[in-house]
Order: sequence, then C-alpha cells, then structure tokens
Amino acid sequence: MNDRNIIFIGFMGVGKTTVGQLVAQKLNRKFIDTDEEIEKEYGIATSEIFKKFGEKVFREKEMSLIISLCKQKNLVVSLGGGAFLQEEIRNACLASCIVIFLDLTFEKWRERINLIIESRPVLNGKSIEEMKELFYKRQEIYSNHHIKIDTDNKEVEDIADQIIKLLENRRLQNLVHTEEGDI
Ligand SMILES: Nc1ncnc2c1ncn2[C@@H]1O[C@H](COP(=O)(O)OP(=O)(O)OP(=O)(O)O)[C@@H](O)[C@H]1O
Ligand SMILES: O=C(O)C1=C[C@@H](O)[C@@H](O)[C@H](O)C1
Ligand SMILES: [Mg+2]
Repeated sequence: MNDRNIIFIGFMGVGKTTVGQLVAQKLNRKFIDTDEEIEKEYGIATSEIFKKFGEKVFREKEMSLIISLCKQKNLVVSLGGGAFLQEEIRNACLASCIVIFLDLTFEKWRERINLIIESRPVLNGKSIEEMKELFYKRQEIYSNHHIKIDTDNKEVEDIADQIIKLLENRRLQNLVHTEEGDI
C-alpha cells in the first residue's frame, strides 16, 4: 500500500466514520474523523457549534484542518458529509490522497435516518422530501473521487475488506505500470 492518506467522502450517515475507523484499524494506520476533531477543539457537539458560532465558522475550521491533514501521510481520514462542498478541500484531497466515495441509495439511506437525525444539524427541521433533494444535490460534489464503493446491503466489515483488497490491487497494478515504464 502506498503512503497516501485514504480519505472517505459521502453523504451524512453513509458510514464514513464507521468504515474509516475499521479500515484504519485493519491497515494499522492512524484514524482521524474531522467532525470529531472539530468537536474536540470546541468541547461541544457539531450541532452546538452550528448553533453557537454558525455554519461558516464550522466550515472554516473544516477547511484549515483538512488542508493540514493533506500535508501528512499514512492517515485514514473520514470527512464530514459537507466538507467536499468547498473546492479548496476537494482539490487538496484529490491531489495528494486516495479519495473513496461511499455510495448508498436514497432508499437505503432513509432507513438510517433515525440513527443520525439528532446529531446532524443540516438535517434538522427538514422534511423527507427536502432531505431527498439535498441527498441528490450533494451527489455532484461526491462525483469527485478516485474510488466509489456501493454500500447498499453490505456489512461494515465487508465494505472495509473490499476497500483494502481494492487498494492492494491498485498498488500491484501501479507496480506493474512503473516497471513497464522503466523498461
Ligand atoms: N454498512 C452499514 N450497515 C449498517 N449500518 C451502518 C453501515 N454503515 C454505517 N452504519 C450506521 O449508520 C450510522 C451512520 O454512520 P456513520 O456515523 O459512520 O456515518 P458518516 O458517514 O460518518 O456520517 P456523517 O457524515 O454525518 O459524519 C451509524 O449508526 C452506523 O452504525
Ligand atoms: O453534510 C453536512 O453538511 C454535515 C455533515 C456532518 O458530518 C457534519 O460535518 C456536519 O453536521 C455537516
Ligand atoms: Mg462521520
């Protein structure tokens, strides 16, 4: 496996934190969840940060944190679901890291709403139709990725194993290409 950071992107609740943590553990890499890092810094939950300081402050923190993480190596990083809205973040991640998009259909995502609704301020007060609209609107920003993983009906463990296998295959392919290029 090369030393580039592995970055997880995707809509709120698709499993970036859960899968990212497991991938890091299996690869013996340090894991960072950007939401958790920002929460640690403020000592309060994301929804409280939004309420007290506003979304703009959260997004600025998100930007400086992710840009600095992109300068490091060997990390597994799960981004907040809205981080890729910022072009600078997208560009930095795509240029220096392996960006993995965890995809989930809206039908499967809606089965998870109860697990996440309380802690995601962006979903707060939205009707299911509004959430659906946001879900589809966000797909465009997630189309900026290196690897896409369909996660419908898959266990977290299987998703993590699939990702590790894929990364290993890519590494082997790159080795072959490099050797061919050297001849
Ligand atoms: N493959 C899966 N199968 C079943 N449940 C899952 C799966 N992946 C994640 N979950 C559950 O869905 C919920 C949301 O997962 P998680 O917090 O990892 O999402 P996230 O992508 O990090 O969201 P956010 O962008 O808001 O940080 C959790 O309760 C988690 O246990
Ligand atoms: O999709 C979003 O805009 C967000 C997702 C969460 O991970 C948090 O970063 C925050 O709640 C905003
Ligand atoms: Mg998360």
